[in-house]
Amino acid sequence: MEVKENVPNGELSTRVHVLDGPTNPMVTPLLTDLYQFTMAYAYWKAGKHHERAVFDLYFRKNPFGGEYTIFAGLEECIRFIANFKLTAEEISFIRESLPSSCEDGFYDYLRGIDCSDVEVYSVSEGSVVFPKVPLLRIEGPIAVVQLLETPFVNLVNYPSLVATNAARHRFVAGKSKMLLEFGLRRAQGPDGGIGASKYCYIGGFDATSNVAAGRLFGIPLRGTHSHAFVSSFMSPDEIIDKSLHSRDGSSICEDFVSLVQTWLSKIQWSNSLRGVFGETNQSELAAFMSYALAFPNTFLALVDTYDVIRSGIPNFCAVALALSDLGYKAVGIRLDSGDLAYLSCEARKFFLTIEKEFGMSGFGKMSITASNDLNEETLDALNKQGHEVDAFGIGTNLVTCYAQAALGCVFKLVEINNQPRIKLSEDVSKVSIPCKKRCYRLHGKEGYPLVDIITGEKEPSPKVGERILCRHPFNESKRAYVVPQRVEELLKCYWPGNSGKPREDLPPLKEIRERCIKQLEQMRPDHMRRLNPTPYKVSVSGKLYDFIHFLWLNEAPVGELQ
Ligand SMILES: Nc1ncnc2c1ncn2[C@@H]1O[C@H](COP(=O)(O)OP(=O)(O)OP(=O)(O)O)[C@@H](O)[C@H]1O
Ligand SMILES: O=P(O)(O)OC[C@H]1O[C@H](OP(=O)(O)OP(=O)(O)O)[C@H](O)[C@@H]1O
Ligand SMILES: O=C(O)c1cccnc1
Ligand SMILES: [Mg+2]
Repeated sequence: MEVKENVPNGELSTRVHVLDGPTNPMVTPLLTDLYQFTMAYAYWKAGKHHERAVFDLYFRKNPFGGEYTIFAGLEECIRFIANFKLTAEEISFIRESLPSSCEDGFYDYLRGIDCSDVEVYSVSEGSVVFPKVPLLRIEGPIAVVQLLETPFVNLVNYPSLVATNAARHRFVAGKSKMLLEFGLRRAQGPDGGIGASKYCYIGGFDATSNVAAGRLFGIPLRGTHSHAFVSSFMSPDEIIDKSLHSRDGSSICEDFVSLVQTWLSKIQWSNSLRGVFGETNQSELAAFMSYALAFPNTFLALVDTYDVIRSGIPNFCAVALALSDLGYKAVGIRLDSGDLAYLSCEARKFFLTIEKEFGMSGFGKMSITASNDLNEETLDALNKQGHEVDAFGIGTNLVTCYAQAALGCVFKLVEINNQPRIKLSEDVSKVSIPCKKRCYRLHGKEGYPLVDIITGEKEPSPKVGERILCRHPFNESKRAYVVPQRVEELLKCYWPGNSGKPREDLPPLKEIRERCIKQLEQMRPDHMRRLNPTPYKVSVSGKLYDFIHFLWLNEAPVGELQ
């Protein structure tokens, strides 16, 4: 790829810029299944290895019982092929792993291969996508493209699954809530953790607790503190340096601990809160005071270590009010157990009472974060019950994709040497759509996407205002005419190889996330609902329909009845 960049003397220079390799250094040409190398050898032995092949990468069913999927993982695929080259050590290992009868010429061939003769067309990362529509179309010498099958499927599968999971959590939580990804400790290993943070951000999360992901991808970092911090304190006597400067630096409070204690008794004996709580836990109070002394500008306390209503919330409020005396604004609390709907409502009431009782304008709006085994269902239940949570911290269920373990992407040969190929199956949903194809999204009058249509590569593209027949690929009776108001070509050239075609830029993560959020907003609501969503239509042109069925009949042997 060529990029212009500013050089120190102010002139523009052009230099060849090499795309960085995959984020995970384990992603090498050996990160594939053995059978890709055995097939590559057999292609080579048959003298077929240079034959030009076209493969489609797609999935057959949307995950999580939904009717949409978010496509993610493209950038890593492109970085992988941009740097695809087998080292001498890797080739020696393949030689050791294949039978000794394999001829030396094959290893000479492997030494020379890269992806300069491969072309990759892809849907843009962060797009809303549907079953059967190719997400990527990969064309090149068959032996090389065959080697890409496993890594490409691997690089797309989990990212798309977890981005979809994140988008679904966002859908239930609503636009206005802050969503924090807290899954690193429970993710499937380091790559699962890093991937989850990146792709949950694409799917609509706001921030992650994963520091490495923050550094690698510039994702906003957020966090609170754990129960360990609270239980590590025994009493306020442990606090040695009790002084705190006021926010504007104009004064100093020499004994912040006493200031907090004074506020605690004011709350306890106030008209509206008298009798609501007695003695609060003093070790918890010590922890909160210490945290506030360390972070006076961003004080947030985990309030459920001992008792949320009788200890955590009053203790938090006393510290927040003392901070307020010094010009600081506390951020809020986190709840990590119990009935999150009930406790959040009780906390809100408490904050509003403080606001009223002490004339503390804005105190009622204190932020409430909730965590603890959250998932789509619990978010939905909280919504139905009514809650006062502003931010959700979600880990295990989100990043492990507990509700569905894999997306099930496949990589199928659709053409070789300009000859269309088909994979038949007893199960119609598993029959592949042959030919090198183009894909379009047709938008209707109301602006919603209506249908995706797949056509042969050489067919004229659908035109705005022109009626086009859209057919179900396998079901003869399902067809519809569409007059598109907007036609969007889905597969774009992200890796032209040496074809000389222009190449789409790989956008920054934030742009991918914005695309995802925008596309989700544009979907017709009935495709998005959680219960019995309407399937989005995926179709083929009349010409492609006829061809699929011609090839099907041609390739399927006629049975004999005995
Ligand atoms: N109001 C609510 N409606 C539905 N589910 C809720 C509600 N509040 C919390 N939950 C969920 O109920 C489950 C409570 O789990 P569990 O009983 O194991 O935790 P806990 O006892 O509250 O806390 P912990 O054991 O972590 O100290 C969690 O999955 C949580 O997300
Ligand atoms: O529940 P998740 O959705 O995975 O979110 C992350 C969890 O990780 C943290 O504690 P951890 O679970 O390690 O300890 P805990 O079970 O005592 O809360 C945090 O307090 C959350 O509970
Ligand atoms: O910052 C937090 O509150 C956090 C981070 C990771 C896991 N649980 C909580
Ligand atoms: Mg937990």
